[in-house]
Amino acid sequence: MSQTLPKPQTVLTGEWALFLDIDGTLLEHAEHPDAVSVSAELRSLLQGLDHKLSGALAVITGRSVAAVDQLFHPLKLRAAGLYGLEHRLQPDDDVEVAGEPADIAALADEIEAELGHGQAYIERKGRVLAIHTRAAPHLLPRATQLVEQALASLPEGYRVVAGNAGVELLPLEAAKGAAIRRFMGMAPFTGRRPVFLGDDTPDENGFEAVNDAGGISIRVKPPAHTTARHGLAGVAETLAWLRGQL
Ligand SMILES: O=P(O)(O)OC[C@H]1O[C@H](O[C@H]2O[C@H](CO)[C@@H](O)[C@H](O)[C@H]2O)[C@H](O)[C@@H](O)[C@@H]1O
Ligand SMILES: [Mg+2]
Repeated sequence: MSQTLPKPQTVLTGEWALFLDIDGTLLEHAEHPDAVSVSAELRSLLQGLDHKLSGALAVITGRSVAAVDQLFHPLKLRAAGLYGLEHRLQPDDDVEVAGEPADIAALADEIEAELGHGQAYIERKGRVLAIHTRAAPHLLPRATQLVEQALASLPEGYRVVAGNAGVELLPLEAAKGAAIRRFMGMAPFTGRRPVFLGDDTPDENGFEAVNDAGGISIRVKPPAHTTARHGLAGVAETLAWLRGQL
């Protein structure tokens, strides 16, 4: 069930820092993670906002930074990927990329063998594993059960999070709130107030961080329960709001 939260009225000036989720916020969901694309208009909108905010703009996403770069090419954004496990604090920085741990690889193979033929898509992101069931919603309960059961045999320090039409297994330290706090400790973000737009369960942790910092939390398509204090109806309204900030 969705709810109506007030639309954000703030005009983003130089005292603000802008943090953006990607899927479901800037891009409408598609059947498969690789089926989304970024328009030239969206690229130029983000470039314009980045310029207006003197670089205090970052994407905070469950995708890897490499996947972000592929999507937004040739634009290189400041980014936290894999829910903050990866980060690029300055556009030209290198990103440290972790490989897939052996136990996660074994689990991914096992899930692939059971669900991969039934149209679930297993997205292997190194230390994060996502099982997408958008094309086969009946597989979601089994996918969730498999990753939850795996928690018992994995080393401590993993958790299971509901994805959008899927489920993800991720290390405990992967959290959007921590990623936002890391950016806020660095130029050009320091001293500003954060605004975060997101659409999903893993974004709630980011909303909490932003609320604590006296910022503005905005959930796209807000459900009945959210810690976000503002809402936007969908991707189209989000893009219109962002365009209005230029
Ligand atoms: O934090 P986000 O930027 O919102 O990324 C969350 C996940 O997004 C992608 O999956 C979701 O979008 C796909 C494309 O619309 C869709 O097919 C899938 O069902 C959604 O769950 C991405 O593939 C994941 O890696 C991100 O974690
Ligand atoms: Mg999202």
